[in-house]
Amino acid sequence: MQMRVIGLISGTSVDGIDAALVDISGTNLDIEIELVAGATYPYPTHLRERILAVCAGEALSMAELAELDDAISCAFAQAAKNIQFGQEQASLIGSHGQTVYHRPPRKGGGELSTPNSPLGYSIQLGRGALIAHLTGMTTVSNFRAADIAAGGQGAPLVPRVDAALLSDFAESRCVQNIGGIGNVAYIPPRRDSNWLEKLRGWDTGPGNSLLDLAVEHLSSGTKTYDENGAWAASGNPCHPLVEQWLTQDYFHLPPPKSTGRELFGVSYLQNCLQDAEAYQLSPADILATLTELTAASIVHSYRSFLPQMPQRVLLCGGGSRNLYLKSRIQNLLGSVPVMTTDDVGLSADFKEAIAFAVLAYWRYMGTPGNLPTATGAPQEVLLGEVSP
Ligand SMILES: Nc1ncnc2c1ncn2[C@@H]1O[C@H](COP(=O)(O)OP(=O)(O)OP(=O)(O)O)[C@@H](O)[C@H]1O
Ligand SMILES: CC(=O)N[C@H]1[C@@H]2OC[C@@H](O2)[C@@H](O)[C@@H]1O[C@H](C)C(=O)O
Repeated sequence: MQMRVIGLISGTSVDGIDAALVDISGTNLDIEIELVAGATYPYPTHLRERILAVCAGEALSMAELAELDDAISCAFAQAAKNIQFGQEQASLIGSHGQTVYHRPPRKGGGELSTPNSPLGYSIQLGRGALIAHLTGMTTVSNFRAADIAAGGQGAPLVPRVDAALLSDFAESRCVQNIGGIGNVAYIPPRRDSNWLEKLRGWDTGPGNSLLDLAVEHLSSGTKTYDENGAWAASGNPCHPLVEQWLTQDYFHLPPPKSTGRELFGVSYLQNCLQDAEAYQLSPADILATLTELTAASIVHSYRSFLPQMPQRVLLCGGGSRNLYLKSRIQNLLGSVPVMTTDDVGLSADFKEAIAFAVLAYWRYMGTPGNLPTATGAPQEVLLGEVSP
C-alpha cells in the first residue's frame, strides 16, 4: 500500500512552518518514502514575535491562548493546502504543531496529582480538529501526549523515523538535528541482531537558539541568524568560557533527556553575555564562542553517553547549513566523517516534516511511534490523536 501524507512542523526556531508532501509505503521500520514536495512558509512577523514571547514565558490569558491557537491552526492548514497545490491529493496530515512549552519529567517526582508530579508536560499549539476541518483531510496531531502520559519525555520523537530511513547495514551512525535545539539519534549497524535495543536518542542542548538570539541582539535586530556562520567564523572562540558553560547540569544529565527554549532561551543567553564581559570579546568572538558551545555540547554528549563513537555523523536541520558550525563539529570529532542527510538522499531541510508524515502513517497503520530508549517511556505507544 502506498499513501500520500503531508507532514507539518514548526520547530523551536519558530522561523516558519516546514511542510513535506510524502509518498510512504511499507510497514514499521521497513518503510520507503519519496519526498514529492517540500517548502517552508514563514510565519507573519507579528505571529512569530507573539510565539517567541510566549515561549520566553510571557503570561497570556485563556482568551489570548485561544486566539493564538486559532492563528497557528489556520497557518498550519494553509501550509497543508499550499504544499499540495497542483499535486495529487494527500489522504492524511501529520501535524506536529508549534511547541510553546516543554517540561521534561521530574526525576524522583512525587504524587501525580500534586504540584510535584513526576510527569512531563508539553504544549503544541495548532489543533488537529481545526486543521482537519479547514483542509478536509484527516489530521493526526498532539504526538507527544501519549508518550508523556506513559512516563516518557515526549521527545525526541524523530529517532525512530531516523532508524527507519537512515540506518545502514554495516555502519553505525549519529543523525544530528540542529534546529533551535539539537537532538541526536544513534543508529547501530542494522546487521547487529539486537540493533533495535541499541538505538539511542536525546536532546543534545542548544542548536541555533542561543546563536539566533545573540545575532538579533548583536545586530540590533537587523539580522535573525548568522548566514553560513560567516560572522562567527570571523571571530575566535573563547575556550575557557566554553569549558565553564559545559559544566552546566544539562550537559551531564544522562539520557533519556529533552529540553527546550525554557532552558536554552533568553535568560540563558543573558547569563552567557554577562560571563563574556570578563573577557571583553568582540561580537564575532561571542558568536564563535556560542557556536563552539553548540558544537562541543554535541560531541561531548556522544563521548559521554554512547557505547562507542559512531562511524559517521549525518547533520540535518537549519544548523547543518552553518558551515562554521559544521567545521567545528568535524574538528572536534576528528576522523569521524561529518556529512548532511542530503548526502545520503534524505532532505536535511525537510526531514522533521517528513518524520511527522511518517509518524502519522504509523498511527494510521497502528504502529507505535516512540522509541522508549530515546524518550524514556517504559513501553512503545501509539502516538497522536486522530481528527477525521
Ligand atoms: N544558511 C544558514 N546558515 C546558518 N544558519 C542557518 C542557515 N539556514 C538556517 N539556519 C539556522 O537554522 C535555523 C532553523 O533551523 P530549523 O528550521 O531546523 O529549526 P527548527 O525546526 O525550528 O528547530 P527544532 O529542530 O529545534 O524543532 C535558523 O533559525 C538558523 O539559525
Ligand atoms: C518539545 C519539542 O518540541 N521538542 C523538539 C525540539 O526541537 C528539537 C528537539 O527539541 C526535539 O526534542 C523536538 O523535536 C523533534 C522534532 C523530535 O521530537 O524529535
